[in-house]
Amino acid sequence: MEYISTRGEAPALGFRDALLAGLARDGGLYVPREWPALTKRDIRALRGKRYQDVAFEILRRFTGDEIAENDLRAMIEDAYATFRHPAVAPLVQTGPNDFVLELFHGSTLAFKDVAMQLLARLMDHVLAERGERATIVGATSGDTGGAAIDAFAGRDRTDIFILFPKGKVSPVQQRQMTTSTAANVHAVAVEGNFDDCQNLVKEMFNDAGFRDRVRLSGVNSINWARIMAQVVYYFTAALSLGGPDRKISFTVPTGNFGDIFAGYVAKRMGLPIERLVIATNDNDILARTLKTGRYETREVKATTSPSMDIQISSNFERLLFEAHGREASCVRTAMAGLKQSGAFEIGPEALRTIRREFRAARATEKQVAATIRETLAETGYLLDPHTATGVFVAKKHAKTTSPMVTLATAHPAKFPASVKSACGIDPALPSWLADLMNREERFDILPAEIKAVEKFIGDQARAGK
Ligand SMILES: Cc1ncc(COP(=O)(O)O)c(C=O)c1O
Ligand SMILES: N[C@@H](CCOP(=O)(O)O)C(=O)O
Repeated sequence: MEYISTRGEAPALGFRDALLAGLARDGGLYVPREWPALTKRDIRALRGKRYQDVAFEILRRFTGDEIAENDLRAMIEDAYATFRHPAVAPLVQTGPNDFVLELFHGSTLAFKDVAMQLLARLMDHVLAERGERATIVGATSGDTGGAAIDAFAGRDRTDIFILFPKGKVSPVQQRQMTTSTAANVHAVAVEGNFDDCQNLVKEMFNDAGFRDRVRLSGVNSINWARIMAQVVYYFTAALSLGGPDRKISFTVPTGNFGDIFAGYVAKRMGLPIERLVIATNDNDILARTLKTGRYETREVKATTSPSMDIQISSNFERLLFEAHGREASCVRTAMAGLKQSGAFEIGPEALRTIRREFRAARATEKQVAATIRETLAETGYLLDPHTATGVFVAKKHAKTTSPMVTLATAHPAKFPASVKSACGIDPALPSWLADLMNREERFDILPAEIKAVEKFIGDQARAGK
């Protein structure tokens, strides 16, 4: 399996190099040269299998012969042994045709654990094979950071630097990043918003000298391996509901577009999906883009679903590449427009393709709070604000005849203040995190300036020294 850049000007790489590269050298994102295909028969053969076994069958198609099958199996087993639910990603029915897919049973209570636990093991494996070290950088609006720190803490071959927007993540999210005692972990509060953090990460990747000096690698969903691991739960959810002999729809609380892009990949691989619905909070750039054909950034608003307070939705670039028939020059033009003026237009044909595959709608802050309250009253089920965004959009904007699965991307205990204000319940953290808020914090504060961030990382990274 070869991986190519969405901007068409970086060398194609094999799986291991794409994994360590993170972002392509031309600023693009890696995607497989072609989508692996599963027939309905192949998919039926996965029925009744454990999550780990389905994962192996899906992931081996992306890793090819670059990761030995026994090693891949062992890493999958080890990664998902960290989950607190035997099904890894259980489905819960909340209405006659409505389900939530609980993706928050990993150590940091967010869907990010699903991919991150595997990514850390894959990276360690490849680095050990090569006798190398890497410096991992990541930008977070709250959840990626905690999940990455948990997955990489104490790993000898990597130092990890997580940039989070100062004062703009929930107190639980912040503590999950700042209370690690591992020497290879560095949490950095950046004076800016998530988009500033993400831009800093991309700038570091685009600075070839710095990138090579510290052997930079990334754990955001710009890294293909993140997306690949997230494809698996679309298959397990569909299989539980009668797929592939019945179509299933999914609504996904969306920010950086990684999670829903994994659903698109599952569909390209042959999973019968009727509808993929993008749910946004007040930061509704994706809903506006699908409506108008113009991708136009605005000021980021702080919401009760802070992990989705995003304007520059990285993985939308992967979708643009697809919608333009994999014509990289169209992606380069759009991304140049985004850099220069914060906006770009999508041509009519590409827009038609995108609208054929996706629907999109927004939930306002009031609607999110009301959804938490009403879902609790009607079903006894407690939603976090991100999942509530999805549930609202699924109910109001996405009537389907197929079963509708909303991805439950975080546990309500990560956002206790917003949940309590919506419905009066103060959700408790699980036992392994019960003392989280009393643990000592350790983090640095930096301005959103590339020179300051590169110096901070360059001084402490062990790779390349
Ligand atoms: C809880 C939660 N829900 C939804 C999202 C949005 O996911 P994505 O960025 O893959 O679109 C995030 C952040 O990524 C998140 O942390
Ligand atoms: N919502 C994310 C933002 C980063 O997304 P990623 O999936 O690209 O890592 C977060 O919680 O950090």
